[in-house]
Amino acid sequence: MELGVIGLGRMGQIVADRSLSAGHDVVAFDLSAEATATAAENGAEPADSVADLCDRLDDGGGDGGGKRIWLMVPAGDAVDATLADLEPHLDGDDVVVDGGNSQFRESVRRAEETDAAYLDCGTSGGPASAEAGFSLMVGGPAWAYEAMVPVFDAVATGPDGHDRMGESGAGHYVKMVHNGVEYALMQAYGEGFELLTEGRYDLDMETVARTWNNGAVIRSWLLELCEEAFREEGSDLGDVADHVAGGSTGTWTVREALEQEVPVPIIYQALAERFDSRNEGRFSRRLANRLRYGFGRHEVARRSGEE
Ligand SMILES: NC(=O)C1=CN([C@@H]2O[C@H](COP(=O)(O)OP(=O)(O)OC[C@H]3O[C@@H](n4cnc5c(N)ncnc54)[C@H](O)[C@@H]3O)[C@@H](O)[C@H]2O)C=CC1
Ligand SMILES: O=C(CO)[C@H](O)[C@H](O)COP(=O)(O)O
Repeated sequence: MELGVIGLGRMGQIVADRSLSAGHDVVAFDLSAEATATAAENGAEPADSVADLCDRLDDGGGDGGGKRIWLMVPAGDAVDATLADLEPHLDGDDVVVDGGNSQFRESVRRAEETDAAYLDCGTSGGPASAEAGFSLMVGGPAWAYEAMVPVFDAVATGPDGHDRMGESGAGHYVKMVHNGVEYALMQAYGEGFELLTEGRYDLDMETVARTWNNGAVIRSWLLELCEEAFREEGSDLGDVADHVAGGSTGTWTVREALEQEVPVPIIYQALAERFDSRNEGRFSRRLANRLRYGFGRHEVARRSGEE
């Protein structure tokens, strides 16, 4: 098949590389000329604009259908900007895959607005899965999913690494919830290792993680990444800061849970902890400190220099 890949950052380069390795032809474009050049070095045909990419793509997609295009740009405005550039070149037998972390409602809107068949594709595995392949959760028209199966086979771990979740939006919906689960698991491992670190035995965290990863009920890829982190940073995580960035996909998950009236306290708590990691001197804690004086005349701890 011939595939256009737009967005060649950490994830898009892997989409291009794995497609090339499976014998597909790739036409590649990124706003960054350097990223496009890297894809070209790896065997893709470089394009210098979205229009140029469409001109270079075989209209038959190599499978007798229309163009086949994979977007791997940052979620949000970049997706809309790319679609606006693509729109004059698209018609009903073309397929556009959005493999980024787009909000599922945005994907439903885009699917309605574009002339092409639009597949929202949640992608899990991250750059660390370049060699093994990704897990792909796809939403959108069944015929478009079927048309893309050869590329999904290549980009995913294999035929079992992708499936059609349902209608438009379902792919990004499943990926959103996946990320909520990811937050909760990260939090659970974090709390367990914190207790072990602060607790009563002098333990080596890499040893604990490695032992757990070999046969324990809680073994997992995230736990293997914990083991790797302790190996590379040290048992006390060295100078790694207690600041966790990101948060958009977890926020969407919690909002959706509220709308559906489904309790997700653990996912919410993990999200809240992430927000909390960015706050120094939380106001609520300062007020609680002062209120204990108010009702109990307990001593007020003061910030240094503000006695
Ligand atoms: N990094 C990760 O672990 C994962 C990322 N994702 C999602 O995949 C998408 C891409 O992520 P990354 O590759 O990590 O981001 P990245 O920042 O490494 O790469 C994005 C690329 O898109 C290019 N770009 C931006 N706007 C563009 C436009 N209008 N036209 C053409 N190229 C444009 C940038 O120049 C950059 O090379 C995001 O939606 C992200 O949330 C999904 C799963 C895992
Ligand atoms: O999707 C992912 C992993 O599955 C990406 O790593 C994503 O960037 C994480 O987003 P955030 O932590 O900001 O919600």
